[in-house]
Amino acid sequence: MTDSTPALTEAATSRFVRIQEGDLNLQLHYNDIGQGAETVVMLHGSGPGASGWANFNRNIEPLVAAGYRVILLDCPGWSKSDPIVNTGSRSDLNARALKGLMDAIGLDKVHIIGNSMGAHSTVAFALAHPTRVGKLILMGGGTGGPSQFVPMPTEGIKLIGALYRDPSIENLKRMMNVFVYDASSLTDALYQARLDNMLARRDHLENFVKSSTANPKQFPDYGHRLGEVTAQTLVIWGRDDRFVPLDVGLRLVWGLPNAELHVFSRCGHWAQWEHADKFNRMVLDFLAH
Ligand SMILES: O=C(O)CCC(=O)/C=C/C=C(\O)C(=O)O
Repeated sequence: MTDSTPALTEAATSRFVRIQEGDLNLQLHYNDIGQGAETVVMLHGSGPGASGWANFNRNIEPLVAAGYRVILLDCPGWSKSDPIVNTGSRSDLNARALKGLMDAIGLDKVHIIGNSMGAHSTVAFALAHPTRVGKLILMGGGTGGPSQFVPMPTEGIKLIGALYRDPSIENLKRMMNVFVYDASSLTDALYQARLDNMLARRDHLENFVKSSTANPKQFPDYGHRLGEVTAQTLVIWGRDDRFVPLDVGLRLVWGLPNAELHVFSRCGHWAQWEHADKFNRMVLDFLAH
C-alpha cells in the first residue's frame, strides 16, 4: 500500500448515499474500496448487528489487490443505513436498494457476492436486472423456501429471532455457537464488536421483529424462477450449516442453468469467514475465468 492508497479500514472507506428508487427514498451506507474496471458488490446476511464490513472483512483485501473495486452495501435496516419496517419481500427490497445505489454512484454492471439474506437478494436482483449482473457467488442462500430434510425454521433461524427479541450477550453467544462449525475460533473481540453493532441500533432490531411479525416469509421462494438467471454462478455452502441447510444449495444448482457448487466440510453458515483463504482463491479464479 502506498501513501496515496487509502487505508483498508471501515472508517476510511465509509460512504453514504441517498437513493430514490420508485417510492423507496433512503439514505444507505456502504464501503467503497479499491479501484478497477470491474466492481464486486458484497451483500451481508440478516443477523442482528450484521454489516458489509462485519460479514466480509476477511474477503476484501485479496479482491482489491487483484484489481477489483469492492462495494459493501449495508442493506436497509442494518448498520448505518436508514431504518425500515419491511412487510413485503426483503429480498426484493434489498435488490431495489442495490439498484438505487448503482444508479446513484454510476455503476452499470457488477459481480455480486451474497451471504444468506444477501444471496437471496442477489438472486432477486439478477431476476429484476439481468443485464446489470456479471457473475454471482452465493453462500448459504439464494432462495427462500423449505429444506426437504431439516425442520423449518432451522435452529439457527430460531436463535436469530431470539437474539432480535432479546439482544443479550448470552443470546449472541448461543446464536454464534451454532453459526460457525468451530465456535472456538470466535474471539471476545468479535463478540464485543457484534454486540456493540447490535446495541448501537436498537431501532433496527425492533424493526426486524415488527417486519417478521407482519410477514414471517421475508425471503420468498424463487425456486420456480431460478431457470431465468443466466449469469454464471458459484454456489458455496458449509456442510454443517445449521441456518440454511445444504439441500437448499443443491436446489440452487438444479435450478440455475449455469451454476457450480463447492461444499466445505467443517463449515457452518459463514463460509467466507470460516474458510476465508480458500474462499478468496476460489472467488478470484471464478471471476477471472
Ligand atoms: O432466513 C434466511 O434464510 C436468511 C438468514 C440469514 O441471512 C442469516 C444471516 C446471518 C448473518 O450473516 C450474520 O448474522 O452475520
